[in-house]
Amino acid sequence: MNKCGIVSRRFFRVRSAKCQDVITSACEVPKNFDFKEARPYESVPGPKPLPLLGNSWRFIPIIGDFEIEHIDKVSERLYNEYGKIVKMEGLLGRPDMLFLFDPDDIEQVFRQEDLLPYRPSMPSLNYYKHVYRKEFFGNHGGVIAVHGEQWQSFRSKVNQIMMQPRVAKMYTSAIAATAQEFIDRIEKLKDENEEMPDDFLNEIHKWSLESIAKVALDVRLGCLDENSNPDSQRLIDAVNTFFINVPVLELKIPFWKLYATPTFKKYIEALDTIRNICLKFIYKSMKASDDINDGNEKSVLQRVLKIGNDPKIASILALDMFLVGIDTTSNAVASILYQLAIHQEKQEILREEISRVLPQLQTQITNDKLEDMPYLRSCIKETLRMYPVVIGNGRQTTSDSIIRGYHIPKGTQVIFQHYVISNQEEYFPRSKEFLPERWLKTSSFSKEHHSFASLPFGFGKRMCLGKRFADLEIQTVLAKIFRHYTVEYHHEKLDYFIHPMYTPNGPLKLRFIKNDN
Ligand code: HEM
Repeated sequence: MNKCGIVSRRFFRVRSAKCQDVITSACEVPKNFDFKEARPYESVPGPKPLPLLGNSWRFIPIIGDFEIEHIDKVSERLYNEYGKIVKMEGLLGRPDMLFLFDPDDIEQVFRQEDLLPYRPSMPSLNYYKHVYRKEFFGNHGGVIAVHGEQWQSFRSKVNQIMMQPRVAKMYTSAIAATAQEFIDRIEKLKDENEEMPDDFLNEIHKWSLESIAKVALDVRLGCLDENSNPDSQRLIDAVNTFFINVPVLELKIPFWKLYATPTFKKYIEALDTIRNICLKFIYKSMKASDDINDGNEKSVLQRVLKIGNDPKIASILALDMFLVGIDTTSNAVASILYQLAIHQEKQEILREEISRVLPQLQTQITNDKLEDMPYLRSCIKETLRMYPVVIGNGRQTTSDSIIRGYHIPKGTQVIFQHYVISNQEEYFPRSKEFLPERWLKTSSFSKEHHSFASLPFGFGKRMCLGKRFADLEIQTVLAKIFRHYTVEYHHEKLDYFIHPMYTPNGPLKLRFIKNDN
């Protein structure tokens, strides 16, 4: 058996008897596989486009019945109507999308990935980096909305720094200090019923921004203080403006490609502000770190600044971290808090674990202590299985391939339907139940899962660059919260929606009741 395992072999066995005879490697389309044998791309099932309006009309309110905020439901419908491979063509201003609903097929696409995987994402950001502010970014586009050799050159420079567990572990006490500030903030936010205000998610965003700023810029922004400094407030506002406008540009008909719409102007202004403030903070940090002793462990920023002695690289990495490292983490925390609030019996098990590892309220959180909290990690995994904050990921194929017996041409946008897959009985028995135990090696519920059936952080060379920091931030803040509080929810059940992360839809009026000790 080669390193790819047997799942891809199964792919070829089930799809084609002809294939079965010619397997050379589970990772590749067999060399002598005849593309002529494959069914044509045009015959992939999917909703039929109308002349002129294509399939875009389906997203038009009143006449269409596909809602952008409910792509989760749209995806389930497509799967139920057409099966495990679905083509969505005729989307005005956008290429076709090929939806995959089988983890074997997703594994095959990932295993076939070449050195320069291409993730189709954010055309508006691509435009900002490669056209609008080309003179600033030059050859250093960062990693978000950047592809090919430019992506590889940047990722290879920062990969070691960001992905080494040792580097992330250096931040545990700083991240724990920010989590403690968040606890103090929760105390201030409580109303007479000990409930959070309607915009509690916004407060979680502030915690997330504060945490990631420490990693990206070596600063404390003071987002959780009443009086943060003016640059911090401008950065917070710009990040908010970016998040409000990005779904309009990315998910609705892209008029911004024809002219600078008001949304587009606000979006550009926000990106410019984030970029400029990052540079300003970085120059400040450079001055401050002049006297840093070489024997000390260097921070992420200090390590990045050593690359080509170019502060621009650090500011571009910081920009990317702010663009994808805030909403993801904060919505994940919101969703986990909500799930544990509506599953009190699981929260009780978690609290017991945390209280055992952190016997006093003020016991310091260390890496060893986090290691000793497997149920906490299982609660996180289970929430991200049922409600992955990024409901689908994707790749643009870089060569012709055969998927489920269809000839898929090079350049096709393949979208992995993680949300639909990870909520199926076939891959996760009792899939509709919130069962963190399924992830515990020691539990009787525990079972081997298909490794491509739940992939909240992606896979391969382009997998999430901030995973180590996301894990650290989320585990630390949850450990603090459940050590201090029992979290309850006493309102109407919340549905989930895409905004643009997959998150509970409605005021997160959680009640935080102090634990006894
Ligand atoms: C719960 C939190 C998070 C989730 C669920 C998440 C999920 C993801 C996913 C699914 C991808 C695409 C991976 C692929 O294409 O295979 C991704 C990429 C990325 N993430 Fe995260 N992420 C999270 C937090 C963060 C944080 C905190 C940071 C920054 C510190 C970050 C930085 C990035 C970057 C820079 C990429 C692009 C990597 C590349 O294209 O080379 N993420 N993330």
